[in-house]
Amino acid sequence: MIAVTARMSVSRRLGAALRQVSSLPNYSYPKEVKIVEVGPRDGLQNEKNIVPAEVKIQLINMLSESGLQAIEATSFVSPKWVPQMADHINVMHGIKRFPNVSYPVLAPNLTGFQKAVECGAKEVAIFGAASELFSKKNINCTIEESLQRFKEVTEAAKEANIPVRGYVSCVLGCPYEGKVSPSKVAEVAHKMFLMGCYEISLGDTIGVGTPGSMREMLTAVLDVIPAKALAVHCHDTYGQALANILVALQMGVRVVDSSIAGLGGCPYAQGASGNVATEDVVYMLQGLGIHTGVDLKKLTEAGAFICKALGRKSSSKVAQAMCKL
Ligand SMILES: CC(C)(COP(=O)([O-])OP(=O)([O-])OC[C@H]1O[C@@H](n2cnc3c(N)ncnc32)[C@H](O)[C@@H]1OP(=O)([O-])[O-])[C@@H](O)C(=O)NCCC(=O)NCCSC(=O)C[C@@](C)(O)CC(=O)[O-]
Repeated sequence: MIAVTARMSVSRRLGAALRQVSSLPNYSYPKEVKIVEVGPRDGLQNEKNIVPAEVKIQLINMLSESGLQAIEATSFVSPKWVPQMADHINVMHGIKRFPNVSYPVLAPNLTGFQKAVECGAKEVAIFGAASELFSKKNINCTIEESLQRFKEVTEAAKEANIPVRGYVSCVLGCPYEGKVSPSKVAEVAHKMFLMGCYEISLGDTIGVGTPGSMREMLTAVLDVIPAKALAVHCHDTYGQALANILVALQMGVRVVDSSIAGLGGCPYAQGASGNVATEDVVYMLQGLGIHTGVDLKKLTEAGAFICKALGRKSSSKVAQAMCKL
């Protein structure tokens, strides 16, 4: 009798749990998501040993073959600050440009913008921060000064008919200041948007965010920028990146930055791990029935190539699993 009662109460509890699950909101996900591959830039800017330009070029060509629509190729920053990207001219001249792929590059100021355009860049990205100390460490100026520089870039870009993407770093935490307020993120993002950035990529630079803090921050940003002009850029230090991306998708974001094999980090954000791995993002999106246009097999081949060149195991769980199967 006791056993029967116990079984009934277990089945009642199970029923309640199932009812809870089925009463969860049925999120509507987009049919399509654009992935911005940042591995060749964000991934390789942080490598101790400088990766030869030929390896970067082959990686970018392999990524282009995989069906990605956007591959951030390099950055036009000071070689004294980031020597890993000093070969930008060779990279820009060496890559094969696929017709439907864009190859944006970072340009922190007018000098960088002009050099990028001379190398044939058709899209640039400016990069600011929602934290004063990070801005100072990363680009050697205050947020206000950075916005002045970005204005010069966006004005020159407008004249040259070059689209500009804007990054805001430290949207969910800063390595120097700790917590960053969602209202500050929204303020900086809005100013960059008004300047003419067609898209604002919100960077969890040190990967400390959670679905809760992502939701809170996005709620503030969505008050001033439409979802269709937003992207998320999640590092995976605490293993929350995929969950954070899922929340962003539920809130209407349609563009996700990621890095092949989970490479990456910022030289001015010590301790931060790589970006979320592109392979893992594609796998999750496929599981949700969302089209990315990316061939996962070709993507993992590109990941295997760069991991071999770096003498390193992939940080992508999907790539690791596919190797074993
Ligand atoms: C912004 C600067 C240049 C200011 O650096 P500065 O030293 O303050 O600049 P300056 O204007 O005083 O110029 C000093 C020297 O740099 C030169 N210079 C000036 N500008 C350029 C340029 N564009 N390209 C090449 N050279 C340049 C300039 O010509 C001069 O040369 P010198 O007369 O001494 O020979 C510097 O701080 C810098 O290069 N910082 C880049 C840092 C960086 O690349 N960080 C990583 C990318 S951001 C990131 O990873 C985060 C992100 C985007 O992924 C999103 C996320 O995860 O949150």
